Amino acid sequence: MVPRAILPEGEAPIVVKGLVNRFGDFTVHDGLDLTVNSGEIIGVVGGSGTGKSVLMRSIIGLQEPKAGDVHVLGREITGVDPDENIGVRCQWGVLFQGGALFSTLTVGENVEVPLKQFYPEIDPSLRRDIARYKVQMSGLPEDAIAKFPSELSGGMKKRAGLARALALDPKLLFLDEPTAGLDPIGAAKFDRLTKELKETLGLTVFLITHDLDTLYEICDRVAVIADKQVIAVGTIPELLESEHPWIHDYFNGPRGRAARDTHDRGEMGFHG
Ligand SMILES: Nc1ncnc2c1ncn2[C@@H]1O[C@H](COP(=O)(O)OP(=O)(O)OP(=O)(O)O)[C@@H](O)[C@H]1O
Repeated sequence: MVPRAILPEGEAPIVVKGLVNRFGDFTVHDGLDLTVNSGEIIGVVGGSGTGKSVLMRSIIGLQEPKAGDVHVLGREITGVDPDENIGVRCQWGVLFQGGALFSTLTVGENVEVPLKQFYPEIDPSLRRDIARYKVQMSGLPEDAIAKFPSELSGGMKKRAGLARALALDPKLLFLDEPTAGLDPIGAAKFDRLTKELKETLGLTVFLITHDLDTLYEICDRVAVIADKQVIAVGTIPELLESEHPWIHDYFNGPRGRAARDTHDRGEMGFHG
């Protein structure tokens, strides 16, 4: 059995300090700091190519930064062999852009992959039961478990990816643009599911998004990446006070205003 890392009392579950990421001559992050608090949904926004996905990859150990420290659940991630961090890695679930499902496996088999990887001792029939439960939790119909990714709609693929991300009962959930490509009703339902899961499972959620409705509806705080750093972190009312041009234009442009109006009128699909 994998010994699961336990967050030391009073520590934040994700702490990034002085992060530097560079590809050739191109610097993506230059001294980026970010602290994610327990039990919050933090929305991560920024223009295209500002390094949101690279930040997520650095936090989950898929990108080795040039400098800086990343601590997850109190454990150092940067420069540490992934095998040594197995007790942390089994505590996060990741929904990559597009779902990243294995195309030759059914939905159920996809969900079983992390269970097999981290808990090979689990009995196959129990593993199948756990996978079925996670598929249900993700709001997929029961028959989806036997389907291949090619047989699923875009929204169903995201839910299947979410089911796999939840397979190990994680404390942390990473979502990379979960509502991209979904119609507005599907996106609102996915947002509601994310919020419900956060509340019922006590998750901390790191959510990369371009979707202003998502920010307004479910994010406790928003971190803004620009100029190779996190230039601001706060609630939306706090960010609305910002004079930084990108933040100002983002929240006060036509889409930002539309999302705010919709939120103020309580019109998003949070009613069933
Ligand atoms: N493995 C890599 N090799 C070279 N360049 C990379 C690599 N990964 C990312 N980059 C570059 O780093 C920059 C940041 O990429 P990233 O995917 O993090 O952006 P993003 O903010 O998530 O963008 P988007 O909102 O468009 O998804 C981009 O210019 C990208 O081309």
